[in-house]
Amino acid sequence: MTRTENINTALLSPVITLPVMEHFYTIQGEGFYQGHAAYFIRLGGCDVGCVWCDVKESWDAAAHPHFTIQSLVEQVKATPATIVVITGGEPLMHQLDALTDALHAAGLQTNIETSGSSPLSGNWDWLCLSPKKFKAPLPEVVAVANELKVIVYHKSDFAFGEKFAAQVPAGCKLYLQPEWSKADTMVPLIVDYVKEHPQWELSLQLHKYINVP
Ligand SMILES: C[S@@+](CC[C@H](N)C(=O)[O-])C[C@H]1O[C@@H](n2cnc3c(N)ncnc32)[C@H](O)[C@@H]1O
Ligand SMILES: Nc1nc2[nH]cc(C(=O)O)c2c(=O)[nH]1
Ligand code: SF4
Ligand SMILES: [Mg+2]
Repeated sequence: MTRTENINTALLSPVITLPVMEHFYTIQGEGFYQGHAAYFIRLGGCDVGCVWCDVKESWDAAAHPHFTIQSLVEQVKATPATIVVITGGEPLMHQLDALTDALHAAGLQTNIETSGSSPLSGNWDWLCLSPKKFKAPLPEVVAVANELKVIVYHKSDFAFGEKFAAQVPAGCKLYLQPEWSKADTMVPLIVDYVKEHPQWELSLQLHKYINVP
């Protein structure tokens, strides 16, 4: 190959990087995959602004270092993980096609945690939609949800959840998860609600009870 061909190839395939706040191998604490080993990649940047967000340090994308997709895949491959969870921040603020292609090429399962409020990108084996009042999910994301996880901060959140339960695909799993600081008062309401509406399940943030990341 000539020197010119080398330069052109480099120009045509720019190295893609993403801002990463943290990445860690742990137990999925929430929802359908609760209890399963999973490698989490937390991307920086969120424009939703949930008042009760438990990871506000993620919001400013510029505060987090960029990692190449190749280096992220290598970090995952250094563990026995088979499931990778892309979270944030709001991961769909980034174009994620190249990331999920690279994870799939490495034989890994791609899961995402998203508010659905930015355009859909990436190819997902499992999409967990957690809709927010602060910035509504887009119909294109609601349409492909495998799991709907509604955070219950106030009793009005049951009706908010039902609005999206009517829009997700048939077979989508339905979870009610107490907002962490309100768990003592919201868990009894969720238990009563689930008993009356057994299509819903309770999701607790298991990792916070057992003190793992
Ligand atoms: C930090 S968010 C990141 C992914 C995406 N921005 C989203 O909100 O789905 C990950 C999950 O944690 C949930 N979550 C955030 N703060 C919480 C809190 N204080 N109590 C319970 N769940 C919370 C979100 O609803 C979401 O399901
Ligand atoms: N163990 C564990 N499970 C999780 N499930 C969703 C999380 C998230 O922040 O997206 C999360 C997290 O931060 N830790
Ligand atoms: S959308 Fe997710 S990351 Fe963004 S503020 Fe809400 S809970 Fe936090
Ligand atoms: Mg979390």
